[in-house]
Amino acid sequence: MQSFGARLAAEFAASRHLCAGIDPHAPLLAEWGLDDSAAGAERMGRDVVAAAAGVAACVKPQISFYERFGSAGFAALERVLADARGAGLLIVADVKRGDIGSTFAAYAEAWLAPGSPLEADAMTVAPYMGFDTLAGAFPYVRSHGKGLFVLAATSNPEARDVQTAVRGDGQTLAASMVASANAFNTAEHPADSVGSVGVVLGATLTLADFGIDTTVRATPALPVLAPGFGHQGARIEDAAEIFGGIGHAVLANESRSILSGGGEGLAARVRDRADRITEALYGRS
Ligand SMILES: O=c1ccn([C@@H]2O[C@H](COP(=O)(O)O)[C@@H](O)[C@H]2O)c(=O)[nH]1
Repeated sequence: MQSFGARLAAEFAASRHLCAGIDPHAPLLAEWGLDDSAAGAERMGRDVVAAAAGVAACVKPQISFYERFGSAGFAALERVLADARGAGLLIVADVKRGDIGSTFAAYAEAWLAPGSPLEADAMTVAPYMGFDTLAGAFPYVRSHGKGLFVLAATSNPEARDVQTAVRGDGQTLAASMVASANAFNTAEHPADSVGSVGVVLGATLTLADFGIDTTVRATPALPVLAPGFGHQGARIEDAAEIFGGIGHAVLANESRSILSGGGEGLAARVRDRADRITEALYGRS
């Protein structure tokens, strides 16, 4: 069983760093001529998967947009996930789960257990009940090729107060999440590999303000899921400057900026963003 980090490394080796967001907002569904319903969200999700296959490293369904339709939304999402698996795309379920350890373990089972109806390759997790509450996901990471993206420095402005707060040991909360993810990867993976536990770092931020040193290249490499490009204002062309020495393991997410403009032209927009992130990180497309 390949680790999630090894599967990410294969995407990076193919110069694929785009994470295509699947966020069926009601106004976007209207723009696409789709109903604001589970069926509409399913259509949009499956179209994004088709456009991203072979072009993006992963897709990131934002679960809230399916959850709002209850059981019909989850059934629609299951079909989107099945398409993505069939297309060979990595799936990052953006669920931002966190709870006491025993409850979190059930979330991990829902999103990471092989054969689960909602099985993804990785999930976003909220560590602010304590990094160790995430331990229930580690068996899936160790033995089933799954990954985690831990919220460290998020792209939204409201998070700054919490995530820049300084702990007793002098680390910001954001930096401590980066350190914990690195510690897990160091213990589990060879130094020259890509880790399976990554972090979420917003592309909208000056990471130094959060106590995060982007000049230090972690070994194993630390995967970075980077939302904030496009609609939230960060420019994909600036990715190398924003992420510096950790840019080689960045997954650049764009959601609304790819989805805006209707279903026609979607494939061209996905290709354009994929080329632009490759150009930004490697100086070529
Ligand atoms: O810090 C974070 C963590 C997650 N997100 C999610 O990413 C997408 C961004 O959508 P855009 O339309 O490209 O702005 C969305 O699903 C967020 O929930 C984030 O923005 N910031």
